[in-house]
Amino acid sequence: MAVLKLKRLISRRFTRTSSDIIFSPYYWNSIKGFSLKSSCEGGIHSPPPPPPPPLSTTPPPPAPTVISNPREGRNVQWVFLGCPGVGKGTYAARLSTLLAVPHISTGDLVRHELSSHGPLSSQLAEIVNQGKLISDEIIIDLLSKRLEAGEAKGETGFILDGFPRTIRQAEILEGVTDIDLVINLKLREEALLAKCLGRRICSECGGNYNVACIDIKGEDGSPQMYMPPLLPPPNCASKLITRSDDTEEVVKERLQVYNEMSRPVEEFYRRRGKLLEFDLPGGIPESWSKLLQALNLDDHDDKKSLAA
Ligand SMILES: Nc1ncnc2c1ncn2[C@@H]1O[C@H](COP(=O)(O)OP(=O)(O)O)[C@@H](O)[C@H]1O
Repeated sequence: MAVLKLKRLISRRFTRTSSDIIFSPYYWNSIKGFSLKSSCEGGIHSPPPPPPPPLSTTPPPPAPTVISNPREGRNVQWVFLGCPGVGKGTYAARLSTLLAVPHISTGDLVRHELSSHGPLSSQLAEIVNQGKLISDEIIIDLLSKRLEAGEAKGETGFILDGFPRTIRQAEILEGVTDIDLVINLKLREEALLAKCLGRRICSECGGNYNVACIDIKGEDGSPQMYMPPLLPPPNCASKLITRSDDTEEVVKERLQVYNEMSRPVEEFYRRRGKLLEFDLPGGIPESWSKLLQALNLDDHDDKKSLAA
């Protein structure tokens, strides 16, 4: 199956609803808990967090089987979860090259929309620069346009980074397509803020670098962690920019928003047996090879060409 159009697939879930209706204000307002009015006026999607799952004696589902080969005539459909600064973009980009599937980052889609100075730009800039989440409606609209464009080019499969970020987004995605695997990247909390503050992007090629040198001493049974800076090549060095939302205040807010809105998404996939937890052991060389092992990709033919 070709890469799925989110609009069309959403309509498949709600069989009697056409995609035009789905993207009409009436449809969105009819979804329980979703208010188009509040999401468009304030631009901030902030429904109350879902109640904690009931206590159960049922054992947790087994670790997911990693399907790294194309199936049903399509490529993999994977999702990356993880706090701001954990490295979702870095590892998703590497895996997308390795598996020849598009890396679709909703954060990049938002930043692209911002830089286009279109009608949504000023509203989005305000939300992003406060560290809040864009409304589900806007983010799904951006994502479905990206998937449609990809489908037109013959893309099959994807690695999603930054979506879903709320239970509602996860429910919609789950209802419209079968996600094979969700990789939950985890990093010690002390490192996350430093990694966001050290992040630099080449304004010309878009390359991601990091000037932070993270060296956390091992204590209380936790091992030492060393992550050297990821410095740019000489031709990018003079073109580095910092994301406007990578300030200390905004990163702290984003971490809080993650805990409130996105942490429940981990549980959503854990319960479905799709969540692969991966604790990053250190910098890219060490982490990349361990991640490939966890994904059963350590024998992949192209692995060597991506050696860190
Ligand atoms: N799925 C989403 N839902 C709502 N807002 C999103 C989503 N993806 C990205 N955004 C917006 O774009 C910003 C940047 O996203 P991203 O680059 O993924 O950041 P992070 O480094 O915090 O993971 C977010 O803080 C949020 O405002």
